[in-house]
Amino acid sequence: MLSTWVAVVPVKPLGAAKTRLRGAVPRPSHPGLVLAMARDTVAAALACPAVARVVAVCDDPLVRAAVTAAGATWLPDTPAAGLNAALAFGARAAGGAPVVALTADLPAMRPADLAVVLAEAARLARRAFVPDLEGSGTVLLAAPAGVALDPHFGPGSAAAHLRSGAVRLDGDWPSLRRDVDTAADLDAAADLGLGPHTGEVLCTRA
Ligand SMILES: Nc1nc2c(ncn2[C@@H]2O[C@H](COP(=O)(O)OP(=O)(O)OP(=O)(O)O)[C@@H](O)[C@H]2O)c(=O)[nH]1
Ligand SMILES: C=C(OP(=O)(O)O)C(=O)O
Repeated sequence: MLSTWVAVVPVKPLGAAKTRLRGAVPRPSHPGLVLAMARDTVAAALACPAVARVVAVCDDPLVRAAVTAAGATWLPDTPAAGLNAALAFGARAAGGAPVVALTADLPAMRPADLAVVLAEAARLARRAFVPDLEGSGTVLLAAPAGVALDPHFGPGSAAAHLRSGAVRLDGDWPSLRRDVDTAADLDAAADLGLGPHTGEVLCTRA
């Protein structure tokens, strides 16, 4: 399999991220949990044979250091412009290579599931997205070489990506589709099998 995709992973500053998840682990560990999920997401993307490189779009120094140590690179966020601006910026920086955007809250993601999705997206040669397990959000948006990513993440993003002309990919990929917004999602991700960083943070849970 050719390693052609540039994975773009947006991460908010840790102190501001994943507000719906607060309390899932003892309070001082919340930023640690957000960072661990981002690290596991980045590591799984790096381990996918179809992914050439991973770029995090982030302003947090701890996130930048962690992704650099893992073998990824980072780009600065666009001040106050939000998630879609961050993704569009990261995608443009890929210089026309195929781009896959992944949210940074996929701590159960398996590289093999990502590889299957990217093979399908490459076969389609069109923008394509994978909804979260609930079906209303989006965990992955892919754009082939030379095609703008045109991200529409946010509430109701699955419908928005469909309206924008992207193909919906609805396969049986729970490890990829289990994004973690709430404590219940975290438990569900743990049942699927967490990456090592998130697993370690959960070990500290009372
Ligand atoms: N770089 C960057 N990443 C963002 C921004 N907003 C959200 N993200 C990231 O986008 C992904 C999906 O966002 P959400 O699941 O809504 O995460 P969130 O906003 O941290 O979570 P809540 O506070 O619970 O809404 C996560 O990886 C976030 O870190 C932003 O403005 N800039
Ligand atoms: C930003 C998104 O994530 P969530 O709905 O999980 O906040 C999205 O699904 O587009």
